Amino acid sequence: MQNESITPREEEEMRLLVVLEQVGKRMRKELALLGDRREDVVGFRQEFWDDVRMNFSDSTEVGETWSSIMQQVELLAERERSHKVASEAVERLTKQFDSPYFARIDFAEQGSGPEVIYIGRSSLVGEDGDTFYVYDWRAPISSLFYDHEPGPAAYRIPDGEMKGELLLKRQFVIRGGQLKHMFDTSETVGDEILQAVLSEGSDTSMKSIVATIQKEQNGIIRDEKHKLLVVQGAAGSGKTSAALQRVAYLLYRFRETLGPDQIILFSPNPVFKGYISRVLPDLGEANMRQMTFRELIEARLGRRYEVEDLFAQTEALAAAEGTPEGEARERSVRYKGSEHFFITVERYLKRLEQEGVRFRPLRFRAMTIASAAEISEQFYGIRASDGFGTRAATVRRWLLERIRQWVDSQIGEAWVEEAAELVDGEDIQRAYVDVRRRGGFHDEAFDDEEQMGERLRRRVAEDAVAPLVKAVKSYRFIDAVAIYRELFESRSLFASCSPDGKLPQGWEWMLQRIEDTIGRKTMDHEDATPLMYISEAMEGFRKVEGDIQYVFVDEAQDYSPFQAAYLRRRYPRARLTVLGDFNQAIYVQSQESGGFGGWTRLMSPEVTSVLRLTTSYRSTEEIVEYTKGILAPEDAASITPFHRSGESPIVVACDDGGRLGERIALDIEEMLGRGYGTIGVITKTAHETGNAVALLKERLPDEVPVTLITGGAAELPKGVSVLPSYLAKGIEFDAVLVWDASEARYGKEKDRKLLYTVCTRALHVLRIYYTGEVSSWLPRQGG
Ligand SMILES: Nc1ncnc2c1ncn2[C@@H]1O[C@H](COP(=O)(O)OP(=O)(O)OP(=O)(O)O)[C@@H](O)[C@H]1O
Repeated sequence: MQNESITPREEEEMRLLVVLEQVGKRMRKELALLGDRREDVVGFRQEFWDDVRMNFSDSTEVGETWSSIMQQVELLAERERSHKVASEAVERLTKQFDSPYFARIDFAEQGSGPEVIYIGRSSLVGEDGDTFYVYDWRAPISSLFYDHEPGPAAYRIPDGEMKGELLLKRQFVIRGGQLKHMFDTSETVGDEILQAVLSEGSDTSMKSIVATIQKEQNGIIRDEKHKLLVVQGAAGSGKTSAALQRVAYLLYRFRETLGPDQIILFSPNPVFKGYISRVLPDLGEANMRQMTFRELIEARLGRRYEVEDLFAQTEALAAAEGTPEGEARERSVRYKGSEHFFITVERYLKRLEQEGVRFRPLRFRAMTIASAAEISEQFYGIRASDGFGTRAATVRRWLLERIRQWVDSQIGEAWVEEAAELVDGEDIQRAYVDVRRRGGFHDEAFDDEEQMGERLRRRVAEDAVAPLVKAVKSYRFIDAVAIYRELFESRSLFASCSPDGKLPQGWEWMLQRIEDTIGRKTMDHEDATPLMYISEAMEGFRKVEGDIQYVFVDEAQDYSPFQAAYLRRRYPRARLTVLGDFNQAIYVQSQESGGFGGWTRLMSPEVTSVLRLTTSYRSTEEIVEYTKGILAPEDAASITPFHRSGESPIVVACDDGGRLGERIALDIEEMLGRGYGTIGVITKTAHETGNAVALLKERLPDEVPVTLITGGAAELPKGVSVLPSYLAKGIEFDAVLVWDASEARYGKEKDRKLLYTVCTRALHVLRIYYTGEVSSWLPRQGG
C-alpha cells in the first residue's frame, strides 16, 4: 500500500536503499570468496617453486621436472581462473553500488496489472533467484524504455511481440548510491538527462551512453535481422557510441555462443583505438578485438616492403597537387581503390586458375631443390575445381617432402661434413639427447658414436634449410608480387580482365610507378590492398577468420570500395556493421564512391539495411549550425542539432604565423581557465604540427601540458593536444582550435569535407584562426 504522505521521490529513495542492501549482501559474499582465493593464489605462487622437483641432471630427470612444472602451472591457472570470476563479480557490484539503475518503467501487459521494472547496466537478482531488482539494459523488456513514450507500447520477445501499455517512464541520476535527480518523461520538455550528460566536459576516453540511448540508435544496437547494417550518420550523431553499445548488446544476447574474440572492430587509427577502449569494460564486457586496416597490411606485407600508409599517401598527394605527377598519382589512387579494379583482379584470379601463377624456385645456395617450372607443374597438375587453397596446400606438402628428401641426399656431402666440424657443445648435447631418446647409449649399442655423427650432420643440414622450410610453410613459393606486376606488364592481359575491356586512364604511368616502387622494396598504399588480396586468394584465404561472427567498420567512408570488397572476402561468415559519414570522406581513395557505394552493394538488398542518424549530439547548436554551412546545402540539409546552447564559433584573422600561435596560446589559457579539460589544436597536415607545438610551448607557461599526437600514439592525454586533421577522426575535444584555416590551406574542393571533419570535433567551443585570406568554405556569418 502506498502511503499518501510519501512523495514519489521519497518512495524511490526507499527503494534505492532496498536495492543497495541487496548489492551489499552480494558484495560481502563475493569479497569473502575473493579473500579466500586470493590468499590461495598468493600463497600458492610462493610455494610454486618449492613444490617443483628441479633436476636437470639427465634427460629422464629433465622430463620429470618438466611435467612437474606443467602440473603446477595447470593448478595455478585453475585457481587464477576462479579468482578472476570472483573479482569480475566484485567489480560489477562496485559499479552497482555506485549506480544500480538509471531508469524505471511501469508496463502493463495486455490483460494483466502493471509491472515495475528498473533498468541498469547489469541485472541484480535476489538470493531467491526470482526477484529481479534490476534488469539489464539489454533484456528484451528494457527496449521499452528506449523505444516508447508512455502509452501503447510493445517489445520483441523471441517468439513474437509483447503488447501492452507503458504507464510510466522515469529516469534517474544515481551517483555514489545517492539519488541525485529523477524525471518522469511525461513531465519534462525534451530530455533533461541527455542535456545534462552532453553539457559535461569531454574526457580523454569515450563514455558509454547506456542511460540515454536514443530510439534510432537503439534500432542499430538491437538489430538482429540484417547481415549487413550500413549506418550513415552525421558527425557526432553517435555512430561509434551505438556501435560499441551494439557490441555489448550482442555479447549479452548471444552470450552462450559469442565471445569478444569473435567480434572485430576496424578503427581508423591507433589514437582512436585507445580512445574507445574503455567503453566496453565500463559496461562490464571484455573488449572485442580492435584493428586498423593498416595492421592487416603490415602483417602481410610489412616484413618485405616498406609500405606507405594512408596518411603518408594523403600528404604526398597534397604535396604534389597541381603537378602532372600529382594528377597521375591521384588518378591511380582512385582507380586502384575502385570496384572496376576489384572486378579486374577477380577476373585475373579466375584466369590464374588455368595458367600464369608465378612461383619462386626453391634454392639452397647454388643448388635448386625445386625449380619454378616444377612447382608450376605440380600446381597445375591438381584439378582447378579444388580451388587455390587446396592446390597451394598440396604443393606446400610436396615441397616440404622435397626438402626432406634433399636433406637426406646431402648428409654425406662435403658442405655438411664441414659444417658439422664446426658445431658447438650445445648442438652436440642436443644430438646426444636425440640419440638417447631413440634408445641409444646402452650397452648393446656399438654404433652410438656413428649415430651421433649422423645425427649431427642431419641436424646441421636441417638447420641450414630451416629458413627454406619456414618460407615454404608461409607459402613464399607463390610470387604474389610478380603476379601483380604481370597484370600491369601485359596490356592485353589487363584489357582482357577489365570488365569493359579497356585499360584505365594513366595505365602506363601506373606500370612505371609499380616498377619504380616495388623495385626499391617500397610500396604505395594503393597497391597494398590489391596485392594483399591476390596473395591471400592464392593461398585460398587460409588465414580468413571464419571464426569471426561480427565485423564492425567505423569511419567506413574512408575505405575504398576495393577494401570493402576485400574485407567481405576475408570474413566470409561475419555479419557486418558499417558506420560512416559521407560528409567526412577525406581520402582520395574513397571519394569516387561518394564514401559509401562500396559498402551498400556488398550483400543482397534483402539482408541489407541502410539507416540514417541525423541528430548531432556532440556539438552545441551553434557549432552544428555553423559547421553545416561548410558543407554543400544538399549535404547539410538533414543534419539537426540537439538543443544545447553555447558560445558561437569565432573566426580570428592573424597577421602571420607567429601571431596566430600567440593568439591560440592566449585562447588556450582562457579555455583552461574556463575548466575545459581537453583542447584540440588541429592542423591540416602532420607537417605543421611540429611548428605549432614549438610556437605554443614557447608562449605557454611550462605547467600547461602540450602534447603532440602522432600516428603511433595510442593515448589521448588531458590538456592540450596538437594533431593533424586525419588523426582527429572520430574523437572529440571540449574546445577545438583550428590552426590556419586560410584559403591557401583549405581552398580546394576536397578540403571542404576535411575542414568540416575538423570543426565537428568540438563539443563546446570552436575557434578558427587563419592568416592571409580565410578559406572560402567557411560560412561568412561566423566572423
Ligand atoms: N544517446 C546519447 N546519449 C548521450 N550522449 C550521446 C548519445 N549519442 C551520442 N552521444 C555523444 O555524442 C558524441 C558523439 O558521439 P560519437 O562519437 O559516437 O558520434 P559519431 O557519429 O561516431 O561521430 P563522428 O562521425 O563525428 O566521429 C559523444 O560524446 C557521445 O557520447
